[in-house]
Amino acid sequence: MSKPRITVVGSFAVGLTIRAPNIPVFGVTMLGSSFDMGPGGKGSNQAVATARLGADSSLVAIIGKDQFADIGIDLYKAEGVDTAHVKQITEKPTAVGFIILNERGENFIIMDYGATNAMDPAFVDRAESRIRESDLVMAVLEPPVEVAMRAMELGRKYGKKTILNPAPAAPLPDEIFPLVDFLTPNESELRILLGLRPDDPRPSRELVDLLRKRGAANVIVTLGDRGVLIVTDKVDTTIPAAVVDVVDTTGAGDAFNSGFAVALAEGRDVIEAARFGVCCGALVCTKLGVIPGMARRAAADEMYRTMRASAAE
Ligand SMILES: Nc1ncnc2c1ncn2[C@@H]1O[C@H](COP(=O)(O)OP(=O)(O)OP(=O)(O)O)[C@@H](O)[C@H]1O
Repeated sequence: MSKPRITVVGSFAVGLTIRAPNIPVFGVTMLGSSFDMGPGGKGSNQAVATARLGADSSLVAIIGKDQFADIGIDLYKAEGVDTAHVKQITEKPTAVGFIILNERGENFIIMDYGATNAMDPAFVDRAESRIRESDLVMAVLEPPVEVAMRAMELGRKYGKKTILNPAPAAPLPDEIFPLVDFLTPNESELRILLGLRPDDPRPSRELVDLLRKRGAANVIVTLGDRGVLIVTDKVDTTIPAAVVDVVDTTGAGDAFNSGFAVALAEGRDVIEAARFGVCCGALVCTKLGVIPGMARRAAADEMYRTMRASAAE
């Protein structure tokens, strides 16, 4: 089988993480430990993860021309991600996230999207020929919403499969929904998309109906360690999460979306594609860090075979 071609319209950011006994208060200098710096950004994570799963994967993003940008470029070279549509600009810095983790594992994050904010629909248009040659287009909401909108429009124009991972959640214009084959929020993103509080107590299944009334045809809600909820005209089901020894759940959403996208681009149906995504979501939880945890194809295939066999019993 030839490699599925996937185009991810998203972002790259460097995460700067430091552990501290507490979240600092104004005016106090605190001693931290275990400083760590590494590549992130949802679009970037998904481009790497889909490439690792065997896709011909291309990232559409804008980064700075600085040392942080080099971290991304080196990563794409090592992982075989196509960078023909990764543009470097000098006017804005590469996106960064400052993350403070306290002893309870709670975090405090400040992001500067930097060069990612320079993305606009015209920039996505420059990737039109790549989208025309792709099997599937996936977008996230770190770049401005109009960017995701154009990615979905171009995907639709050429009859490609389209996935919108609405993360981080932002208000969406209703016109985007008919362009999206699969909308893949997590539970809090689902609520924010509906203008609700992230902790609204209503069951997610009930809220999916509200989103579908707004025009979202096929919705897959990731439910953390409870798996995924799939609602389409023909399917209304939950696939349980795979049981693994969890080390770090960061990046589970990116891993799920990547596995789902690759399987869908290969022609699997929504349930089997989601099952493959669930395996990738579980595998990333077994390692510390997002990029180190993104599954290789053989490991994802092995877990998928086991899950499929037990689902058939
Ligand atoms: N503890 C876990 N054990 C097994 N699988 C998990 C676990 N947490 C997440 N997953 C898998 O990964 C998928 C995505 O996870 P989740 O719903 O937490 O996404 P998310 O909130 O977007 O994650 P993040 O923001 O950390 O990337 C889930 O649907 C599930 O299949």
